Amino acid sequence: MAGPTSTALVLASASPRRRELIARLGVEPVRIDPADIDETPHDGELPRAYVARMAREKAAAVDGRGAYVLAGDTVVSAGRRILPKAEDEATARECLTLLSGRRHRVMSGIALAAPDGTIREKISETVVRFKQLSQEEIDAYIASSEWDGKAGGYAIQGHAEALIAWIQGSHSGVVGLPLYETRALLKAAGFAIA
Ligand SMILES: Cc1cn([C@H]2C[C@H](O)[C@@H](COP(=O)(O)OP(=O)(O)OP(=O)(O)O)O2)c(=O)[nH]c1=O
Repeated sequence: MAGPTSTALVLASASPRRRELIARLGVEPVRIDPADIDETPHDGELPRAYVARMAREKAAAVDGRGAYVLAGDTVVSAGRRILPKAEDEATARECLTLLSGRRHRVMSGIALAAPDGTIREKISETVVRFKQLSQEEIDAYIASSEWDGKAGGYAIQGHAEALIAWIQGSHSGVVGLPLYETRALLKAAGFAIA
């Protein structure tokens, strides 16, 4: 799709990580316009379906005014359970205790609304395993505050990576915007990108 709007992108996200990651694709959003939507999971909704729906709803909620709109959503899941976004110490501690020594999944949904209103989406899935965490390690991580506002109570882009024994999938997807999938989505939708 050619035209004057084909390189203009609105980032529908309040996340500074998503802004940094999109910059690595050489894309500078014309506007940052976080979507304000209800993020409550439906009864029995599985993590994959949930992140796809969240990304789609965020992209649809923002008026691109002729530009593309990109949105994302990241969840950490253990089994069928979606872990909360840690907003306090007790929640972060519960998440780390649950994640200690076992594999979990991080799913990042991304959705792109084209200027014609068409919405495309992709999901990135990464498996992560923390080492068995001692009480001292959990205490030290809690003291760092790096868990604040993060899905599943940790941020791989900080000290937590030193506690992660193994990862399979997309590092940028865990941080919040899977670069491989994002580039592919932009290209498929006709956005001018290298
Ligand atoms: C697991 C993990 C999550 N996170 C972050 C990414 C997301 O910002 C956050 C998950 O919350 P999201 O709801 O995906 O995003 P957000 O509320 O921060 O921003 P917006 O909805 O406006 O786009 O957790 C990390 O930064 N590092 C990690 O390792």
